[in-house]
Amino acid sequence: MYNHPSPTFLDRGVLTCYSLPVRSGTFLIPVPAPWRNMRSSLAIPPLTPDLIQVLIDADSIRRRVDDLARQISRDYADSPQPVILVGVLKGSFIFLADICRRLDIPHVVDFIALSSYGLAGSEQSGNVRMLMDTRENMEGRDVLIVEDILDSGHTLDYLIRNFTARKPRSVKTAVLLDKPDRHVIPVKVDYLGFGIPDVWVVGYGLDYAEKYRTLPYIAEMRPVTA
Ligand SMILES: O=P(O)(O)OC[C@H]1O[C@H](OP(=O)(O)OP(=O)(O)O)[C@H](O)[C@@H]1O
Ligand code: HPA
Repeated sequence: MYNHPSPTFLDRGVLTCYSLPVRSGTFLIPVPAPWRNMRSSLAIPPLTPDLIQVLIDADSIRRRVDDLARQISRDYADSPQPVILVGVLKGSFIFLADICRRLDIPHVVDFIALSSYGLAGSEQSGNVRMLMDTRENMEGRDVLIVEDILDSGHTLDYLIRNFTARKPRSVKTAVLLDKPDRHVIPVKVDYLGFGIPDVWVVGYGLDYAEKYRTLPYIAEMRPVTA
């Protein structure tokens, strides 16, 4: 079983420290000056006029990611080799980073980058093209695709077919958000965070024209008028 140490911030009056549990006790590591204002930089960014409402707050995301990590750890407990987690760039980078740090099974992290031809506004065309492939050899391995959102289904359908051809032991999917009203192709989701309505969402990795990816919550965007 993997036991990751969990450092926490301690405020010692004049000195802010990082507390790192170790076998023989606890290390206190002083935090350099620019990080002392950590608390204010962790403040929740306010909604901008582009954003209508927070759909899923940071705490609910954290709790759901905890649940999914527990489920995944249980299901892959007997995996003969470390599970390959494949993050689909760019949108999944925060979900992947959070979920992999909560797993207590051996795993490795890999990435793939795709693009879609003929993108018109927010519509996926179905012509998925690979921009950057994974590095791990998937033959005989358990592969878990980690995606931020399932919309039309074209991306996951492409990935499942592409990875299955590499003769893995298994291919499964972990998806943070699903928009069931938008499906064009049926895709099996093995681990789902939240179902959401057909609205454009941003935050926690998801963007609109590269904006808002690093918001700690999922927010609904105001529809963009031309
Ligand atoms: O189910 P689908 O209709 O295929 O849509 C889902 C995909 O679309 C988004 O990626 P996008 O192409 O916007 O790239 P990004 O992750 O870099 O933002 C999202 O991150 C999924 O990968
Ligand atoms: N937000 C960001 N990226 C997306 C979405 C969304 O609502 N749907 C498909 N890709």
